[in-house]
Amino acid sequence: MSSSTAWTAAFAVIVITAGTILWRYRDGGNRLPLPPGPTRLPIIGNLLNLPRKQLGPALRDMGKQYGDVMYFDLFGQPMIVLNSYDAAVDLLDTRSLNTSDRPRIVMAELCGLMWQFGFLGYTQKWRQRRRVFHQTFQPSAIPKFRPIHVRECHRYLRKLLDTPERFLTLARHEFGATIMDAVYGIKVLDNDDPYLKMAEKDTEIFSEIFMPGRYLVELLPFLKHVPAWFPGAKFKRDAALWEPHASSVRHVPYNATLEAIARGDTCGSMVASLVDQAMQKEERLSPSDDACFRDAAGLAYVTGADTTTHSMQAFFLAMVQYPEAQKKAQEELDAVIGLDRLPEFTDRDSLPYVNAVVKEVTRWHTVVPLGLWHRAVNEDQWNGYRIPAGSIIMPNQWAMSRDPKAYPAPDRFLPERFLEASEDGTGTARDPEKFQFGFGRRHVPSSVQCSRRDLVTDGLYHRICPGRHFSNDALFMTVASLLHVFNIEAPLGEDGRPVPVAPAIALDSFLSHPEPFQCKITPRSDRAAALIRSAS
Ligand code: HEM
Repeated sequence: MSSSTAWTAAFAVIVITAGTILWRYRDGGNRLPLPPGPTRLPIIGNLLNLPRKQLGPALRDMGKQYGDVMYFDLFGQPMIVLNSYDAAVDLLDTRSLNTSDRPRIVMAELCGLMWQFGFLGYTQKWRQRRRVFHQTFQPSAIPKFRPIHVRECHRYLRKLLDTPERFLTLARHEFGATIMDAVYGIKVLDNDDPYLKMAEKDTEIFSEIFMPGRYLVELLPFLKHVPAWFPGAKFKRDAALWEPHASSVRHVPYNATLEAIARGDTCGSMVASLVDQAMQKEERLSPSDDACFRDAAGLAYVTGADTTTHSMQAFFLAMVQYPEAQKKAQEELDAVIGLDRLPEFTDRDSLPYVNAVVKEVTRWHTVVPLGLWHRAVNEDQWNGYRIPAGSIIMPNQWAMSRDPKAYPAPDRFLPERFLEASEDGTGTARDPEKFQFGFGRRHVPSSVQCSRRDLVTDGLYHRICPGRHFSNDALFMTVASLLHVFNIEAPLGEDGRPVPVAPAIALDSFLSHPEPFQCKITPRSDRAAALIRSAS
């Protein structure tokens, strides 16, 4: 490249940047005020005000000055941060028809990941995929996957007996194996499974490109056209590296399932059921159905395996740090289930404390601290403030989990908060499912006649995580089974005394998790060990 070409390219970038910003500032108008936020600088707006580290806590702290709904301007791109549950419900649930769009993720386009419907805007294409996904993972459909949860959980217990130090890797394998079987009917290998390896790579890419503030190209999308050699264009080189991996998880397991179906080997998986329904209806699998099924199935591992694993990692940490909660759960399990068998899904209603442990894990550790961002399609108003069309809306789910009014002593792990009446006498604490799985439930005004079928199947459940019931089943079965047969304790130091375990919590990535830590996992008794070995 000659230096004159580089200068011409640099000049073009500057001119287009200025043009983009001026265009975004057009029509600033004389309307309602914007929500409070830090003072904006010319051109870059609040770019320098946006915290770089520990985003959830830092944005919560800024909210003490500016309020629950804060406005930022990033090169003219409006961004609204929601620090409170009530504001998030108002803007993302009640008005979900307007706010269930997604901001454009340029890196997803560059990496060839736009087949993943989590990135798609509020479009017909998204609706079709969401409906198919919802059909498989809605509450009435997921009991059919319970035998898979139980089998993989028992496999996990057996492996833990032999290699307890691998508790996290094995948990990830358990959830990956469960998803692969439920979605494709594929039984993965214990080690080095090619399907899991492929899916893990895709998950890694998903998390990298969703890292808040990582890529300038998200704020200035025209930069996607600069050549890879251009100074600062590392994003192009990253995208080129990731692109070859982006679609294998969409095609390889799906094609394997089609081949299994052709051999007459059907198994009730998500893909087998969808293909079967399509064949019954139209006697063939149309190209549009085929594409839709590939997309919906391909996203399950990417969105479901690491999220659930991070919750489990938090569970292990909580058990080490709060042995009294572990003891209470074990007493309940002993009384309800006894020592001759492992927990089953039918025990769930008789295990209120274990259920409260699962809820508290979900609250205590926020897996997706800043949610998956939404976008307002049209201009709206909120409490006398203007929400500009096109605003990115970021729910600070971490801040909601630490709201001391909803959760007194929020940093403590206290399952009791879901069993006892709250201080204001309004019942137990707020169910963390209401925010930790995102937003986008539709609140239908009572004047609108709408059947339950419309609500549930017609894509009207907007963006909220459609895998939450499945994940809940996985967590319940694993938590109940682990506590029934194992003790989870702090590791012992050389002096034979327990070593305090207090890992940092990674909060600067799209998915949050405790940094790696060790714990001592031992069977509660010889009888418990025998029970694990005998589990089929
Ligand atoms: C602890 C476990 C999990 C957590 C904390 C979690 C959290 C979330 C969050 C916060 C969102 C964004 C919702 C929004 O836009 O506001 C989301 C979306 C999504 N989740 Fe989950 N999730 C979990 C498990 C799962 C599982 C097991 C699956 C699949 C079986 C799944 C599938 C999805 C999909 C497909 C989306 C995208 C929905 C869309 O854009 O329409 N998730 N999840």
